[in-house]
This record gives sequence, structure tokens and C-alpha cells, in this order.
Amino acid sequence: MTSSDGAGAYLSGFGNSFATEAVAGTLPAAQNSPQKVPLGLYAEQLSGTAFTAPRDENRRSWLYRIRPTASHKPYRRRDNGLIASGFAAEASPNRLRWDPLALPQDPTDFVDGLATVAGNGDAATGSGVSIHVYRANRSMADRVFYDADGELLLVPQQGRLALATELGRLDVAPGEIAVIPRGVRFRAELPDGTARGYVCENHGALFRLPELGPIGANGLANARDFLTPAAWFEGVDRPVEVVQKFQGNLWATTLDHSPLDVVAWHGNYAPYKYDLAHFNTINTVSFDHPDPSIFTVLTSPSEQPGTANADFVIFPPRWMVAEHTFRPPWFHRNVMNEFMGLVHGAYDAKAGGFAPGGMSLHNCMSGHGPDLASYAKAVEAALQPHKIDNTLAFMFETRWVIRPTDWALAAPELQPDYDACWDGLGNNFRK
Ligand SMILES: O=C(O)Cc1cc(O)ccc1O
Ligand SMILES: [Fe+2]
Repeated sequence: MTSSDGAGAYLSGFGNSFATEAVAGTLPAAQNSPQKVPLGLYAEQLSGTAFTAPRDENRRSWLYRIRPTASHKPYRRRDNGLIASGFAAEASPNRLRWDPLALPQDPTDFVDGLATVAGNGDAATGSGVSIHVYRANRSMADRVFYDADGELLLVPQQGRLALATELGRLDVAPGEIAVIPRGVRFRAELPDGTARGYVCENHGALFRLPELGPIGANGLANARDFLTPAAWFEGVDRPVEVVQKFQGNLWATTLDHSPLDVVAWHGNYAPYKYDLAHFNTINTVSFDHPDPSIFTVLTSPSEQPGTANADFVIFPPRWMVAEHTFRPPWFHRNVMNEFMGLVHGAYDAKAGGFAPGGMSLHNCMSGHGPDLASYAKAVEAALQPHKIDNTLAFMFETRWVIRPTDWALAAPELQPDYDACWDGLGNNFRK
């Protein structure tokens, strides 16, 4: 086996046009597809948007690889495991919450450990999201995966992921996120032996940084903190299984080599990672609890202005200084649909029951907000400056109602009486 090193080497910036080569002199000069590619490689374009997408939306990369992706035997259907393309037949208006999903007992890699918990996604028409969790206890070996149905936003909750992708290697720890573009093949290795995390599979417009409006030119997630791997390749000539998700189902074929064989690439369609600790958190310094859109890391817009196909929102450590204010999230009903997870620590609207690795779902117009204990504490709190620390919750917020899968509704981790956390919010009305 030949391989380049390149592990841990990153290029900085969001959506930049990058150029990177693991072997010097590989990238063709001043053209994409020369008659003879340097070093006997094959040129291949990987398009993440339509050829004719507007320039500022257009994403594509040129890959210079040892073998073309086109050379393969037919894909055959394989067992979907717990990956579901359909969601519960009847969407429920009820608030739902799950305890952390159990880690596997049997040997399970990232692909085998993927389970679809909810979604509104329609891969066929390119809208919505599917939400999965992964729970794994062994690295993928002689197997790579790609998703033809959408880009994958990975939110590790426990254990690091070492992601070897066609475009380079990314190491991602809890507290960081990674995005693997649609179609990009990768192998997930587990440096810590086990791993668990959340996945937002985005069938809609590609994630991008939100507009900043009056915030100005800086703030929230800054473009320079996004890291894309430098080119890296392995020259492996032994059987490697390629598993793909296509229109909700898993298909597989076996190559006689590793497809992680891209020696150089250039373009703006590539994996990236981001350390959420770099998020420049903005909040009130006067009064009232702002809308959580101030915590948007990435957004996938829909055709309706300001109404996201999906937003990725975090609730990071931050100072609370609001005066004469109920500081936790208020009681609310939202036309948008909210799926939440917790990487570590405690969430300020829930005194108990929302554990790291757990999940909650609050769909369109379902009343929710602080539980009784959080409410009771917050209305009596002395309003000193206070740091919410050692915590990282997040939300996938989407314009379409999120339906759990039948599997998630039957999971023993589904809490039978989530509603009870709002019991006891009684009548305090005084005339
Ligand atoms: O429901 C939730 O906990 C998420 C949330 C947080 C917040 O600060 C304001 C609104 C909102 O939906
Ligand atoms: Fe909410």
C-alpha cells in the first residue's frame, strides 16, 4: 500500500476554492482536463450543484485519482439495517423525548450503527432532512460509505471520529462537527473504540453560513474557522466494499481497490469540520431572551425567504446578563419544527430528563419551554451575571413537520411521560 501522510493538515475557510495536492506537480496547470493528466491519473468532476447553479451557489471539485469512479460492477441491494426512508405514517403533535440510545453490544461499525430516528426528508424531490444517530464500536475496515441522498452533518456526542474521505482526512471530536458532501466516499475510524453521535442528512440546499444582517461582517461562525482537509490518498489494491445510500436504500458493490485514491483536487465542493468552541456567541446585554436564530451555525435555505429547509443551531457556553428578564427559553409555540440533542452538560430549559446523547422533538405549534423546575428556579433567581458553562445543546430546526420512525417510537429509550415535566405549572393568577 502506498499512501500520503497529510493527516491533520487542513485548509481554512468556508466554501473557498481550494487547490491541494498530496504529490507535488499533480494538479494540471490552468486547465481541468488535459489530454494526459500528470502522473497517469484520471480527472473526474464531482458536482454538488447543478452545472448551471448561480455562481455563488455553485459547488464542484475536480479530482485527480488513481482509478476513475466509473469502473465498478453493479451495485446490489443490501439490508438497510435501521436506516429508514419512511417515517411513521401518522405524525404526532405530541412532545417526545428519548434517553440516550444504547451503544451496541455486537461488533458494529459506523454504517451498521446508523439508525434513522426521524425526518421529513424526501430524497426524491430534494427537500427536508432525515435525522439519524450512529452508535459504533469498531472502525470501518475495507469498507467505505457514501450518501447519494444528501450531505451529512455529523455531530459527535461520544468518542472521536477519524474520517478518511476521498478529499482528505478529518479528525472530529465531540464539540466539533463535520459535513461530508453528498457523494463523497469515506471511512469512519474510531480512535476511542466507541462512538455515538447525531446526523442531519440534508436533502435540500447545501448548508452555508447564515446572513449576518446588522451584526455586520463578523460573528457567529466565522468562515476562517472552517477546516477542509488537504489532499490525501491511499493506494490500496485489495477488495473494498462501497456502500451507498440511494433513494433511501442501501446498495453495495466491491472494488478491487480503495476509492480513497484522490492524489490532488481543486474546487469548492469538499468536506469540512468546525469546532463549535469557535462560535462567536451573540446575545442580549439589556433585556429579554432573543430568538434562538442568533445561535445559527449553518443554514440550508428553502425557496421561502427566511424559512429554512434546515438550520443547525447551538446553545453554547455563554454569559447571561439580561436584566428584569426571565432568562431561560420562554414558553413558546413555533411554526417551525425543532429536533434537539445534547452533546454534554445540561440544557437551561430542562432541569432533568434531557441527558447527553438524548433527543427531543417539538413539532409545529406544540407548546413547550422550560420544565417546572427550570421555571420555578428562573422566576426566583437573583439576576447576577451568570455563566452558563460546560454545556452544548443543539437543534435541527426545519420548516417541515418531523416524523419519527416506527423504530424510534418503539425504542425503549422513548420516555413514556415527557409531558409530566410541565405538570405543576399551576394557576398563579392574582386579581
Ligand atoms: O425549545 C427549545 O428549547 C429551543 C429554543 C431555545 C430558545 O432559547 C428559544 C426558543 C427555542 O425554541
Ligand atoms: Fe423551542
